[in-house]
Amino acid sequence: MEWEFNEICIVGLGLIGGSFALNLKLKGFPGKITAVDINPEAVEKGIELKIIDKGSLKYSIVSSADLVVIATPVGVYKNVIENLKPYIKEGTVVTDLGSVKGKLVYTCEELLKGVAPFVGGHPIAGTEKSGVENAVENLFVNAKFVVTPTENTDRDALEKVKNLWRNLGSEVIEMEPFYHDKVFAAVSHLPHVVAYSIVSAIDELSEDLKTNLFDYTGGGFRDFTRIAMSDPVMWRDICIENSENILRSIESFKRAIEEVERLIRAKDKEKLKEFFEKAREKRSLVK
Ligand SMILES: NC(=O)c1ccc[n+]([C@@H]2O[C@H](COP(=O)([O-])OP(=O)(O)OC[C@H]3O[C@@H](n4cnc5c(N)ncnc54)[C@H](O)[C@@H]3O)[C@@H](O)[C@H]2O)c1
Ligand SMILES: O=C(O)C(=O)C[C@]1(C(=O)O)C=C[C@@H](O)C=C1
Repeated sequence: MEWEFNEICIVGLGLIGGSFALNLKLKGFPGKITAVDINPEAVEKGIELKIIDKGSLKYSIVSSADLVVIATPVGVYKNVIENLKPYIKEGTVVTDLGSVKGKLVYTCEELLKGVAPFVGGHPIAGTEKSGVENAVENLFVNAKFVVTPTENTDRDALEKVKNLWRNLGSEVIEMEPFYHDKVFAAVSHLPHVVAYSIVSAIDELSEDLKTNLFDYTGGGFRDFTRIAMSDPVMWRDICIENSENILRSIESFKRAIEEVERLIRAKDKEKLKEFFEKAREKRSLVK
């Protein structure tokens, strides 16, 4: 296994940044792992859990890194890059782990122009938890890692980032940044918005019935809404950054639920069964 970086600095040591650091160590990354976070507890925990070698509340810690990995919520990227920029040394590659790419990738490239090459990245793995204390061993093994190169991307930097993720056991795939946002608005962002909305609807129904309906939930509710426990700041930022695609996905979801509504109202047994059969078949094909 070849490691092309000597010191990796993670900006935002939460669940994903922490899991990235933890799994670098598990895979035998021989270099140094550092982190910067605005939350002192994240830095302290990272050191205590031996997930990072050194941490700081100051962005100047990136000055000795040859790979900088942004793992904050996507809404603070611009601010983060402005803060990091004065400390990035020549030859350093900057990448990220955020759930939205599209325009954000071009913004990062622009902000880092003449300073460092930027490679957009997105691990398709996570949990509903937050914070470095919830970092997960082997989280990225056999998971997809999407890189989103543009016409400006430095090919050498891209290959190094791809190789790093292969070392973590991920299946690396390339996607155009705007296409990425359409895809994940459908398969990731829509399910989260719907899960939060289901909980909200049951809460409203609880008030109507003057009963805490959540006392009666079973496996169906739990399976469907685990992701409604995800971090609200992360999901607010994703919804704002990828709003157009998410709104398009919501429109499609509304058409589907209106169809079910229409079939139930019409007591159309045959069509209702067909609707469920078609969805069941699609879902059962997902590995
Ligand atoms: N949670 C998932 O399942 C998942 C999966 C793939 C990608 N992502 C992406 O990874 C990123 C991080 O998500 P997470 O789940 O690890 O969130 P998290 O809340 O666990 O961690 C985010 C960390 O960033 C820190 N932070 C916030 N603003 C900062 C700033 N200005 N400077 C430095 N640190 C700052 C926070 O203090 C926190 O420690 C997000 O962009 C998210 O979209 C998340
Ligand atoms: O398993 C979960 O809890 C997740 O939500 C992970 C998940 C997803 O599959 O939607 C969430 C956001 C990411 O950008 C990538 C992965």
